[in-house]
Amino acid sequence: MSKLSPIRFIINPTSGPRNKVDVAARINLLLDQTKYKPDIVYTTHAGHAPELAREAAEAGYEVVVAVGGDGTMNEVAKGLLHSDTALGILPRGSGNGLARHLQIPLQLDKAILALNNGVKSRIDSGSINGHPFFTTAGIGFDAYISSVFAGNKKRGLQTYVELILKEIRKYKHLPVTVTINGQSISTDCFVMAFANAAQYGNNAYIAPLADIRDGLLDVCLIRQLDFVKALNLSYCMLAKQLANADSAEYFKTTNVEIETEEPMMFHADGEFIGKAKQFEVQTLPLSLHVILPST
Ligand SMILES: Nc1ncnc2c1ncn2[C@@H]1O[C@H](COP(=O)(O)OP(=O)(O)OP(=O)(O)O)[C@@H](O)[C@H]1O
Repeated sequence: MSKLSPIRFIINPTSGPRNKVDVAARINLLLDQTKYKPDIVYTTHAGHAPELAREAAEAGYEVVVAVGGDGTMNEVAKGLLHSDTALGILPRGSGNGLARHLQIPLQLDKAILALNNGVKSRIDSGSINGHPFFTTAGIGFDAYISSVFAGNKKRGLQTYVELILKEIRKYKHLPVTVTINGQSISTDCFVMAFANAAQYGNNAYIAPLADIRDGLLDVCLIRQLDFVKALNLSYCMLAKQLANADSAEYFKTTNVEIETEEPMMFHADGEFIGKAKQFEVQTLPLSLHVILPST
């Protein structure tokens, strides 16, 4: 008999749709247990998942599966960075940016079945002031929204869109100095997004050309925003198109340095981190193993 591969599922019990299904029961029913030996654990608090993931990587688990949204995926992946253990994803969030980019099924049963014939691959990650990210990080308005969203009891796409529409008129761009590809630019900054994956989640493409294995970050700089530009940007993000140069500028790079006069908010994978006046953003090529559905 061939040796079973140890696989750990880390479930964030606070994420996912309100009509809770018993995820552990679905895993026990659908996972190929002639291939995998599963172990299912639950987080008890924010910041618990990296510990559970690191512990599994150190114990030689083949795969650790994040069960939750992009916040949970970020925490699990953080614990697996630079190890040989691969990240699997059962998407249970409202945005699911990484799962969508990697074409992992969004439906729970299909995502579990996809693990059975999954193939191992590697992807890049990014880091913003030492905080790892796997989909996008950013400074400015997107980080501000992540901070407001974090304090909001209601989750989901509708709440997110309502928040953006409410806050967008109030938020003001700030002056920054950006060093990118050997060039220094002094500019206003409404949003500067650093994309490892192409989308924020919900198929909102902030960087349609981003390739998660090219060793590069796709940077999208939106200097200022008015009503017309906001319309153009929203359309382009949903249509997976680059916005016109008046609205946004795009760069591919390995690293970016930013200095600001006033502290600016920043996020990693949609999780608000804090404020800073200096930022160092870089890519870590092929630093994470992942399990992808076989095609
Ligand atoms: N047991 C727990 N109790 C409270 N918070 C937790 C727990 N486990 C994880 N978290 C935190 O929950 C946060 C949100 O998780 P996640 O993004 O996966 O779910 P979500 O908010 O439902 O999804 P989305 O962001 O797509 O709406 C993460 O920042 C994580 O640190």
